[in-house]
Amino acid sequence: MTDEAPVIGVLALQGDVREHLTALAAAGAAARPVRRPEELAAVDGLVLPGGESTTISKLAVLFGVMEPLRARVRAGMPVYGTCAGLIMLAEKILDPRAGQETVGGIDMIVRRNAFGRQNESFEAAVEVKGLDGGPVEGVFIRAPWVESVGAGVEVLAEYDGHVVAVRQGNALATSFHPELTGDHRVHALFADMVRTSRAPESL
Ligand SMILES: NC(=O)CC[C@H](N)C(=O)O
Repeated sequence: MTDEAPVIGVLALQGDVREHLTALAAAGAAARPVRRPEELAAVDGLVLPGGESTTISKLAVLFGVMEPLRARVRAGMPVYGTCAGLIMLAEKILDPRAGQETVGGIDMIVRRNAFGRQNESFEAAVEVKGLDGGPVEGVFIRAPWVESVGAGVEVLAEYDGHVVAVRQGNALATSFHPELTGDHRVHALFADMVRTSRAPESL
């Protein structure tokens, strides 16, 4: 049944997991934390939260979910990364920490902590392509930006001349944190991506 709530996991190794679970539930998804490969296998889509991308990367390897996660993303599972999660979806990090790995999935190069010390945390109105109802309140916290994208990547938003939201196929990523604002439109967009990707099997 296509009207059943999509099951969307939040990678719960480190970061702002609870806020994403709340935002996903508000957007009509059945949301649950994911730490282990068995839990990953049971979801239709996954959010990679904000936090510290090096820590998330190391814990993902330790918990044995890094490889299964790469395999599912390659196979087309819808995935949405915010901030550190955006970094996790990059094919390449310009300034990785030692031992930092990514899942990949979006053909982009990202710069960590890109907005610099003077501007570590700030909020700005961001117009996101495909979202009705005006700009979102972009909350940026030691945020990365997207330095460059490959031909298959759609740029959904820019701030101050820098790319801060992208989509490639079933992978969506934002430098900012919609889960902290009470505006659930980006999570609703992602929930729709998950519903759409499930549809053929459930017809
Ligand atoms: N709010 C965030 O997720 C910050 C990301 C963090 N600066 C990193 O490099 O992982």
